[in-house]
Amino acid sequence: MIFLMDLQMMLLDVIYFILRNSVRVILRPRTKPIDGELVLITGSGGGLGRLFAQEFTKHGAEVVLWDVDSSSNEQTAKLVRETGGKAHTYTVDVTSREDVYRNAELVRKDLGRDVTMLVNNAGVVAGQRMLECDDELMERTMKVNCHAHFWTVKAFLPQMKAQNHGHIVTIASVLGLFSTACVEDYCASKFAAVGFHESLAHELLAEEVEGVKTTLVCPYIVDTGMFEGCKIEEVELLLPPLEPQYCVEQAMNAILIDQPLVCIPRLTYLPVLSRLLPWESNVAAYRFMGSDKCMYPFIDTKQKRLTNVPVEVA
Ligand SMILES: NC(=O)C1=CN([C@@H]2O[C@H](COP(=O)(O)OP(=O)(O)OC[C@H]3O[C@@H](n4cnc5c(N)ncnc54)[C@H](OP(=O)(O)O)[C@@H]3O)[C@@H](O)[C@H]2O)C=CC1
Ligand SMILES: CC1=C(/C=C/C(C)=C/C=C/C(C)=C/C=O)C(C)(C)CCC1
Repeated sequence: MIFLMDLQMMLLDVIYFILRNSVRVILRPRTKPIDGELVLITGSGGGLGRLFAQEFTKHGAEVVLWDVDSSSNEQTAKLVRETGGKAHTYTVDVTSREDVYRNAELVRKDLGRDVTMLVNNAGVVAGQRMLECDDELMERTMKVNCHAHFWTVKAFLPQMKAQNHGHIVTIASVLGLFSTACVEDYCASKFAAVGFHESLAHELLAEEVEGVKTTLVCPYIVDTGMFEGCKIEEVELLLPPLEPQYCVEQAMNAILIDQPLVCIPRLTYLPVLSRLLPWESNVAAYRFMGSDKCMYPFIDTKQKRLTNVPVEVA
C-alpha cells in the first residue's frame, strides 16, 4: 500500500515538473538577486568567460577571475572595473591541483570571504585527428575540461555546504550529451564533465543541501573562435553558430532561476532524445544532415593555424 502511494506521488511529481517547466518557457519565473555574491569564473581571459564576468558584474556580483593567461585576464578585469564592478585576478592553471588549492586559499585570505558561486568555464579542444594528435594534447583536454572541475569543486564546495548557500555552474557542451566525429578528446571530456556535474547535483539533493544550487550549461557551436571553421551547411539556416553574448545571456537566465540544465539553443534538446533510437538510425540522420563530417573544416583550419598557412575568413 505504502509502495503504491509512493509510486503515485512520484508520478504526480514527474507530471508536475514537466508541466511546470513547459509553463516556464513562456512565463519566466522571478530571478534571484545576486548582488553581493562572490563569483569565481575559470577561463575568464576571453570568450564566454570574459562575457560571464561582465554579465555577473551587471547583476551586482563581485568577480574572481582565474585564467592561465595573466594579460588577457587583466584585460577582462579592466573591462569589469570600467563599468564600476569589482574584479580580482589570479593566474591559475586549473589543471594543477596544487595551483587550484593554493589559489583558493589565497582568494579566501585576500578577500576575507568565501566564494559563493563557481563557474567552471575554462575549456580547450585538441582540434586534431586522434591518431595524429600528441598524447599530451588529448590528456590536456581531459585535465582542463573535466579534472579541473574536481579540484575547483573540492576547493569551494565545503564552505558553500557549511553556509547552505552557493551555486555550482558547469559550462559543458551539447557535445557532452551527444557526439560527432573527430572530436574524441573533447566529447570524452564533456561527457565526463556532464557525468561529474549530474552526480554532484544528485548528491546535494540526496543530502538535502537545498541551498547549494547547480546549473549545467550545454551550448551548441558558439562564435568565439574555439571551433573556428566548424559548420553544417545543411542546417545552418536553422542552427547558425551562437553569438557569444546571446549564449551567455541564455546561460545567465538559467542560472538566475536556479535551472538545473540548459541546452542553448532549445532545438538541441532534440538530438539528445535521438539516443533512444537505434545507433544506425542516428548514423543515417547524421549523414543526411552532414553532421558526421562537420568537424573536417574545423580540423583543417586548426592545422593551417598550427603550420602558419593563411586561413581564409568566411
Ligand atoms: N566555443 C564553442 O563553440 C563552445 C564552447 N563551449 C565551452 O565553453 C567554455 C568557454 O569556451 P570559449 O569561451 O569558446 O573558449 P575560449 O578558448 O575563448 O576561452 C577559454 C578560456 O579558458 C582558458 N584556459 C584554457 N586552459 C586553461 C587552464 N589550464 N587554466 C585556466 N584557464 C584556461 C583560456 O586561456 P588561453 O586562451 O590562454 O588558453 C581561455 O581564456 C569551454 O568550456 C568550452 O568548451 C561549449 C560549447 C560550444
Ligand atoms: C551531431 C548533430 C548535430 C551537430 C552538432 C554539432 C556540430 C555540434 C557542435 C557543437 C560544438 C562545437 C560544441 C562545443 O562545445 C545537429 C546538427 C545538431 C543535428 C543532430 C546531430
